[in-house]
Amino acid sequence: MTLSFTKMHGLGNDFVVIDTRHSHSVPSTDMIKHLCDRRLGIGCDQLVLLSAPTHDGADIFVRFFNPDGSEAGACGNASRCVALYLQDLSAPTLQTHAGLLSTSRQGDMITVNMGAPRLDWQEIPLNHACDTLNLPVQGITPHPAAACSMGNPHATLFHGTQDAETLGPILEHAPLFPERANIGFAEILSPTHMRLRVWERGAGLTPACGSGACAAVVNAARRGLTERACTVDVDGGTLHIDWRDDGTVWMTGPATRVFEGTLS
Ligand SMILES: N[C@@H](CCC[C@H](N)C(=O)O)C(=O)O
Repeated sequence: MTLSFTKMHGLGNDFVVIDTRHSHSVPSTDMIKHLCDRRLGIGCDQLVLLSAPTHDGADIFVRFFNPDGSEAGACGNASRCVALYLQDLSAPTLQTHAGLLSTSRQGDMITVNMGAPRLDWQEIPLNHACDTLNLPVQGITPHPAAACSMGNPHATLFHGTQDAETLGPILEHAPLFPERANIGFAEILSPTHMRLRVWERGAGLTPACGSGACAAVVNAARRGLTERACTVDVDGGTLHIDWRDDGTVWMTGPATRVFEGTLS
């Protein structure tokens, strides 16, 4: 079988995009893991599968896979890349497991409406009822985390970015998160500015996590630490997040096409 792919990135969070709309070759889970491998395959933080939409009003159906083969409901940086990939459409609507996402392009900057965050413990999900602004993770860290879902589960800690590599993998697998979770480590710089590193579920530390930035701003605003519109500096650059009064979260940042290839 041959597979054509496009390598893209959003602030260094990199993707192998495979468009199956005009082919019969859909990679299996083992193949996805292999393609994501940086030594044995192409290498990426997520593999993005495109297919024909099944929903009225959508231009494309997008699925996101982590290097461990698990599927994620949302991926902010990849959503911007897909909006860039569909270059013939100026404002494509993406069908994802997290819902329909509208997008728009201003030069090389792309805005995605990531939808409304889910704040109830069942929707994140957590494994028991608790205050999602003060999660019981004291056995792992003295600092309480806050959680929400952006279509995928996120928890954010607000005590600096230094523990991302050590606490991230432990919290990702904490029993509190039955579907595991992406773990954000934030430092609040001002009411409209934060620094963030994210340990991603199924991928580890990445240079940027778009849904993680959305979740961090939602969690920070709920805690009263920032305003609802906030600039987020990640290792790979800067994202602008706006949790609008209608409840939806809008993310703006760049997307880049790197190269195209064919695998046999
Ligand atoms: N890189 C992403 C998030 C990818 C999915 C995540 N690892 C998960 O399993 O939920 C982003 O930019 O949002």
